[in-house]
Amino acid sequence: MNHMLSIRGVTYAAVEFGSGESLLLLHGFTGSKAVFQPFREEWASHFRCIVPDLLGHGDSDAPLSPVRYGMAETLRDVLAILDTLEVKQTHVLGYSMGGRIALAFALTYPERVHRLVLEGASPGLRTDDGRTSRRASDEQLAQFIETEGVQAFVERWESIPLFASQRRLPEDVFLNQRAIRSQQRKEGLAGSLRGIGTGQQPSYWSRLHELRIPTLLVTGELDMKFTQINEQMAACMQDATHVVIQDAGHTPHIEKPSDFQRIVVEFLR
Ligand SMILES: C=C(O[C@H]1C=C[C@H](C(=O)CCC(=O)O)[C@@H](C(=O)O)[C@@H]1O)C(=O)O
Repeated sequence: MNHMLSIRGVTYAAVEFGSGESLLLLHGFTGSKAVFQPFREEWASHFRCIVPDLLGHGDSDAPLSPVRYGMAETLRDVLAILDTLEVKQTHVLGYSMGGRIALAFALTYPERVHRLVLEGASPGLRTDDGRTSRRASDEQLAQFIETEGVQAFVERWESIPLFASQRRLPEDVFLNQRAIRSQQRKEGLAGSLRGIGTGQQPSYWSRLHELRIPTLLVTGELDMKFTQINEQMAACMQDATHVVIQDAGHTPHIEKPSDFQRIVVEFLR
């Protein structure tokens, strides 16, 4: 079922499929609801999946004001999406930026989250200096997107070291991800970076100990940066299991989809 949801003055596109316990799926920066399409058949047999396009992505609105993309606004939007679809409590799976949002949502509305899966996520940056520096680099990237366009950005984005392992992907998988990224709007990507980029969101490091929700942290063995971050996260959390998927980089759901799918279903079932 496809939805166009009027949420707090903006429109979110979402797809809903399957039956069972609810599972909210949150894509990453440059993604869309399409990134979870390969798992649809398997997950539909276990869960009622709800997959929104986050603001600035896919078929959802791309507000002019970066503030509207902010973490506080996005968390209220996610809550309103669940209320609109009459979901009282849900599993939440977030990838990368979607994982940052998923973690913040679980900390803000813990009563609404049953289990949490974070893939390649973080609680934000620990220091003001780190956030200031990241906001500056994200602003430069946003300006690059606005002046050079989405295709030039996608070529640049694909080439960052974090995604080096994706060069080994089967061509159809690599080209599908490229297509999803290439379909984004420059104003949406720029607004998302400025509004909810890693440097813009608050740090949740000091609150990780509060979380009592069973949490699965998933990172790829070749993604040393986020594997180290998630090791540190697990050490702060009361009920977190960190699984490192071998021979995968930042995006295990496309690099090792069978391993990823098995680990997620085993954790949520
Ligand atoms: C490059 C860094 O951070 C970015 C990496 C991943 C996040 C993401 O959502 C990318 C998804 C994708 O393209 O597959 C993104 C985010 O959390 O917004 C980060 O900006 C880095 O070195 O930290």
